Amino acid sequence: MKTVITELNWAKGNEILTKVGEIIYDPDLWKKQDLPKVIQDADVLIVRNQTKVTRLLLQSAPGLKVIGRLGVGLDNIDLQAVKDRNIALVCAKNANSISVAEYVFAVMFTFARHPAEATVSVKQGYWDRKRYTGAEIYGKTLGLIGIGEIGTRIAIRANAFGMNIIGYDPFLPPYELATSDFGVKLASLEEVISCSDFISLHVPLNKSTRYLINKQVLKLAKPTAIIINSARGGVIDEKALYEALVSGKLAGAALDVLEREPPLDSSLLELNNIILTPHIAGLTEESQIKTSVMVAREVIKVLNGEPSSCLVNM
Ligand SMILES: NC(=O)c1ccc[n+]([C@@H]2O[C@H](COP(=O)([O-])OP(=O)(O)OC[C@H]3O[C@@H](n4cnc5c(N)ncnc54)[C@H](O)[C@@H]3O)[C@@H](O)[C@H]2O)c1
Ligand SMILES: O=C(O)CC[C@@H](O)C(=O)O
Repeated sequence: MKTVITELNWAKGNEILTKVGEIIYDPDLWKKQDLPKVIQDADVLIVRNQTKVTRLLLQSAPGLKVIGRLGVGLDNIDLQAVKDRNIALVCAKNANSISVAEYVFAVMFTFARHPAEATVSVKQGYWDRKRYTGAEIYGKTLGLIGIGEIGTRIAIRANAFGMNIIGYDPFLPPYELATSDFGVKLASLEEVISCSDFISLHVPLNKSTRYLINKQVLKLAKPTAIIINSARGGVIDEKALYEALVSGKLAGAALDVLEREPPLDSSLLELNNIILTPHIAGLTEESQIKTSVMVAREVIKVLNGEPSSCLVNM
């Protein structure tokens, strides 16, 4: 069995795969021209979010049986092409959800208390306690757009902080929510945007969510609201977001994901009321060990004809 891993992976997963066959591991392969050549005799292809798994790329791997996704977002994979070829697709369901949830709290607290900015001012010789008077997140309203694996984990933690939680997710199976179990009051997109102090996005990027947060939607937000996007860049219209942040229609934004990564010359880079991180919300040592082991084990299960709970239904 030959496995090709085209992006960064943690050693534990690679060790498991090495025991059952040959592995080619090159964290930069996703951007190399010889990618199609390297995968031509592969049985398994393991990717993260940078490898573009197109129909054309799949044509260069006629014997491909399984694709493993070291994460959960599938927007870099042509799902129809995978289905047409009858290739199995497994993802690391849940493995980074806690990390993303904790990232959301990290940025909420940063906006509420400004610890990094205050540190800079103390290092510069200031002791400006009045300027760094913060705000509590207790009693504030958190609006979740998408209440899946990540959204529910955020809700559980937000409850512990005494936040009010509202959420929009039109695709939840009715039995599942009981969102009251997680303290989430379901509402329309418009209600969630207009009532929230913090708005956090947790939807996949697809046709229904591209530019879900656009100029019209942003108009509804409180001028004091903070928007957090750790889902995918294309879910927010960045031009509309820039205008809202510059004109004071929105107080701030934290973006872990952008339409173009890295953003290079984006006007968002000029703003002070923004936190920008390089797609690291789900990237912790714990989540990545879990991810690499989960994908390796599940790929092997699929190859052995055993059932896998990480198989993507297509
Ligand atoms: N920044 C990171 O490091 C990072 C890490 C993990 C996941 N993600 C992104 O977060 C997304 C969500 O992850 P998850 O594990 O919670 O996925 P999930 O599938 O468990 O949950 C997604 C939820 O979004 C809902 N949804 C789908 N379309 C919607 C719409 N139009 N409006 C409102 N809700 C909608 C679904 O019903 C589902 O409940 C992933 O698809 C991925 O793109 C980013
Ligand atoms: O592939 C990555 O490293 C990012 C992971 C994250 O965006 C996901 O969709 O799980």
